[in-house]
Amino acid sequence: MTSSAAVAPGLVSARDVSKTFGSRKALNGVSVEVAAGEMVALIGPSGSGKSTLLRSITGLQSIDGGAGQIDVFGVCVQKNGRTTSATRAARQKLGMIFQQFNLVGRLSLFSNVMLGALGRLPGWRGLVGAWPADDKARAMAALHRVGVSDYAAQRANTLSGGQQQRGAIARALVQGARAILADEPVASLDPVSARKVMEILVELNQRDGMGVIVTLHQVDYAIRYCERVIALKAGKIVYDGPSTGLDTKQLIDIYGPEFEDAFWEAKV
Ligand SMILES: Nc1ncnc2c1ncn2[C@@H]1O[C@H](COP(=O)(O)OP(=O)(O)OP(=O)(O)O)[C@@H](O)[C@H]1O
Repeated sequence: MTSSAAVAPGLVSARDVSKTFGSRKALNGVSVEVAAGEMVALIGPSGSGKSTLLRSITGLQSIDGGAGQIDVFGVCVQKNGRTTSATRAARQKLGMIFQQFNLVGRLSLFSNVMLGALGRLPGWRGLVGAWPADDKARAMAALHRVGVSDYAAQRANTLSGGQQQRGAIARALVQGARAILADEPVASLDPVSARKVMEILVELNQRDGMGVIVTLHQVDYAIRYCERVIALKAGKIVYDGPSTGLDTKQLIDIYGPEFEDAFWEAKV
């Protein structure tokens, strides 16, 4: 008798994905598989296509027509150059974290985190702030989890960058995200706050099994916090493997002879 155990769908399955802006190919035939519980760093020089790949996975941006296809948790979200009817539902499972935090500045941190629940509530409840008690409890638990519950009542635009970014992660937790897609989440932070944010992402990955895909300018952070690294250069994948396998030759291939500029703290 043969075993036919079902294989759980991965976080992302992208096949032959291209994206052209005018005459520039931001992505050029990219294929990548990321398993549901993986933590992956996307690295590469400025303009190599990291954000474009992340935005394509979330369906915030359509890919070129042709053979390219992207599946998220086993559901097709991009095909024939268009997002699909399933894209919105798939996006609900993805918590997006951005360099500039994307909190509503005049709202409290708590209200910002509650916005993560909006997708699961009838519109009027969120609009009038009639949040169910268990959602409020989830929001406080999420803020506690990322270490900023003391600031729940404070307006977001009066918080430090690190506190805001932790709030953005809490919002993703309240949203019920199964994975986090973070686009340069530490680029605007000081090293202490940056390390804290990376440690939270690692913890969510290791303890909760959340998938994490994070674009990073800092190669040392990619190596320190992520087991797998995918490097893009001019819209193509030029490295996909263990972060420990990134040697000087590979780094020169990716970044050129000035590769040490891509280390933030110190070359490891
Ligand atoms: N909306 C857009 N319109 C035109 N060109 C774009 C657009 N978005 C991205 N590009 C171009 O696509 C290429 C890849 O950009 P992308 O932002 O994905 O790179 P990146 O690797 O994330 O860069 P960075 O590290 O500087 O953020 C760049 O040449 C960029 O100028």
